[in-house]
Amino acid sequence: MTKTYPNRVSIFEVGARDGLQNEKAVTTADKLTLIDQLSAAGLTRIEAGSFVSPKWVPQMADSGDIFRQLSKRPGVVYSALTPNLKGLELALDAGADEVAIFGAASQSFSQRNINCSIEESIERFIPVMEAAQAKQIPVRGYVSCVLGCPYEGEIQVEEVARVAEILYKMGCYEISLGDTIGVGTPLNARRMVEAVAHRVPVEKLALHFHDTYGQALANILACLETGVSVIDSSVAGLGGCPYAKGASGNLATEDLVYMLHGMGIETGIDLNALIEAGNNISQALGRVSGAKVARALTE
Ligand SMILES: CC(C)(COP(=O)([O-])OP(=O)([O-])OC[C@H]1O[C@@H](n2cnc3c(N)ncnc32)[C@H](O)[C@@H]1OP(=O)([O-])[O-])[C@@H](O)C(=O)NCCC(=O)NCCSC(=O)C[C@@](C)(O)CC(=O)[O-]
Repeated sequence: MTKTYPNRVSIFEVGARDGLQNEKAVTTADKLTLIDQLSAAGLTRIEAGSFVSPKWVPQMADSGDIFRQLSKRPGVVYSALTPNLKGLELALDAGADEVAIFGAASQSFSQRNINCSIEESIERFIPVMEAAQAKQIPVRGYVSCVLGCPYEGEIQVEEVARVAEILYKMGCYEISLGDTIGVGTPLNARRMVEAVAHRVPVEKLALHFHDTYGQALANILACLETGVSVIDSSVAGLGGCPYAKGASGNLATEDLVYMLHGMGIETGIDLNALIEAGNNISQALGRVSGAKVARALTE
């Protein structure tokens, strides 16, 4: 059976945000170096920080400094998470090009992550969307727990599709589907994307898969067959969510790029430069890179 894959995949790099939101021992200077090296490696969509409560996630408290100090490379979009109007105002003030609202398909995760129910979060996102649109700032939408929840276990695909559609209709230009704890396997990942694609055009979907169970690449391959062509990943496999116990790193960007290039799919990314960026931040964190490809190709 012949499978059809896209000619090009757009990679949305979340290492500096999702990757570092759990890391205590990383300086603002290290983050800035990482962001600069990622853009030099050819990444054009970089999530550089999040404007959330510093009491909830102190590791992201320097996001304002990051956005003010990063040297913007032409053609690169620097994005930030903004859970509410206060976050949006801080992000715009610091110079973010784009923002993201983040909801969930699980009530328990929503409550623990952003301290409100799914419906309350949607109410909270409306003014964020309106204010961003007034400033012509694109808004991305995340749906967490699309293949399972650390508190509720199995999540119904209908609920994932429902929340994704609400965010899309609200005005999100793209919906990123998060397997927050990496529990998905290829066939259920694919079924989930197909269900969401009935309500949100498949070209508006992105995949955000954590690699906790080593399934992320296989899941992505299965989902690429549905027509999705945007994938979130994290350099060196950094990451985890402070409100999702067991959520290890995201899929490593190096491993993703290696697979895509091996399939003849373009990304615009220089793999060697990316590996160097990943090795540098791993060294700053005092560990070896979590990317298998980086370990294989590093002398
Ligand atoms: C949403 C809130 C703020 C609600 O938290 P809350 O306590 O309900 O908020 P509040 O409105 O009552 O405010 C409480 C305090 O926080 C301040 N505050 C309020 N908002 C902000 C803000 N934007 N920036 C800075 N400060 C803020 C506010 O000013 C106040 O300060 P105080 O008066 O106590 O000094 C909180 O729950 C929060 O910050 N949560 C963020 C949690 C988080 O960042 N989680 C990780 C990201 S999500 C993720 O990783 C999943 C994803 C996206 O990667 C996809 C996937 O993998 O599935």
